[in-house]
Amino acid sequence: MTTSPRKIAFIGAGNMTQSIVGGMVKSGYPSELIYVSNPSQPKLDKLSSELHVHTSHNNAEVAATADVIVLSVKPQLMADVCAALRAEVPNLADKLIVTIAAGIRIEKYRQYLGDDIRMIRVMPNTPSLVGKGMSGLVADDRVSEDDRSYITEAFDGVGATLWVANEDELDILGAVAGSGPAYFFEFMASLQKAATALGFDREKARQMVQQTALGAAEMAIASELELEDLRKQVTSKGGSTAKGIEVYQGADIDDISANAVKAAVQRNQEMAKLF
Ligand SMILES: NC(=O)C1=CN([C@@H]2O[C@H](COP(=O)(O)OP(=O)(O)OC[C@H]3O[C@@H](n4cnc5c(N)ncnc54)[C@H](OP(=O)(O)O)[C@@H]3O)[C@@H](O)[C@H]2O)C=CC1
Ligand SMILES: O=C(O)[C@@H]1CCC=N1
Repeated sequence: MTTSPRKIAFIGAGNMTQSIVGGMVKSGYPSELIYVSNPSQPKLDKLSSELHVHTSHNNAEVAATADVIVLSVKPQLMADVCAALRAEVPNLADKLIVTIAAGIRIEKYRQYLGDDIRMIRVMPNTPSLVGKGMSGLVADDRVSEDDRSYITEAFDGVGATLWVANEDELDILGAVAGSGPAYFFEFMASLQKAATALGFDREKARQMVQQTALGAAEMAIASELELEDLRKQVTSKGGSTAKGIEVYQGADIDDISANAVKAAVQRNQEMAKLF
C-alpha cells in the first residue's frame, strides 16, 4: 500500500465481508491487520483458517483495536449494533467509520454513533472476492484526503472504485452495480436453462454461458465501441443472432432493466427511512 497501513475491523462476517476480506488478502493487504467479528463460529473459522485474519465474537473488542471500523451487518440490525459499539468502544470519533450497508444515510449513523464521527459509505459487490468488484464511495466532509486515499486503495485492491457526488447517486450505483451481479447471474442461469432444455448437460451449458459472459465483459472493457455497436458486430444481417435479439427486444429488455433498477433504488430509499 502507498498509504500507511491501518488496522481494519469488519463487524459481521457474511457474504460481503467474505468477498472483501478475501479480495483484500489476495491483493496483499496484511492479514495481521484485519479483524472480523461475527456471532456464529463457522464463518470465522473459514476466515481464520483460509486467510489468517484475527476473528472474534466480540464486536466492541475488534472495533476498539482497529483504526478503521467497517459496518457489515444487515441494515435492519444496524441500529442495535451501532448502539452497542457506542456504549462499549472508547474514542469512536478518532476512528474512520466505513459502512457497506445499503440505504442507511450518514445522517442516521450520526444519531446512532455520535455527531462527531467521520464516515465513508461504500457500496461494493460480491465479485470483490475475485478482484473484479465495483465499489461506489461517498464521504462526509470530515473525512481527510488521507482517509479517502486509504479506502480507495483498499477497495481498488478488490476491483474498481468510483467516488460519487452524493448519497442519492450511491443508491443508484447500488441498484446497478451492488445488485448487478444478481441480475447477471439470473440472466446467465436462464441461458443455462435454455441450453439444458435443448439437451445439454448442466455442466456444459454452464461452461458455454460463463465463458461467453466473461468474453463479452472483457471485450466491452477492451473496446472503445458503444455496447450497442459491439452487439451489432455479432448480429449478422439475416443470421441467427438477429432472430434471438428480436425476442429480447420484443420483451423490451430496456424497460425490464429500467424497472429493475428503479425498484432497487426505491428499496434503498425505503431502507433509509426504516433503519
Ligand atoms: N451481499 C451483497 O452483494 C452486498 C451487500 N451489501 C451490504 O452488506 C451488508 C451485509 O450483507 P451480506 O454480507 O450480504 O449479509 P449476510 O447476512 O451474509 O451477513 C451479515 C452477517 O452479519 C452477522 N451478524 C448478525 N448479527 C450481528 C451482530 N450483532 N454483530 C455482528 N455481526 C452480526 C451475521 O452473522 P450470523 O450469520 O452468524 O447471524 C452475518 O454473518 C448489508 O448491509 C448489505 O446491505 C452491500 C453491497 C452488496
Ligand atoms: O440486496 C441488498 O440489499 C444488498 C445491497 C446490494 C446488494 N445486496
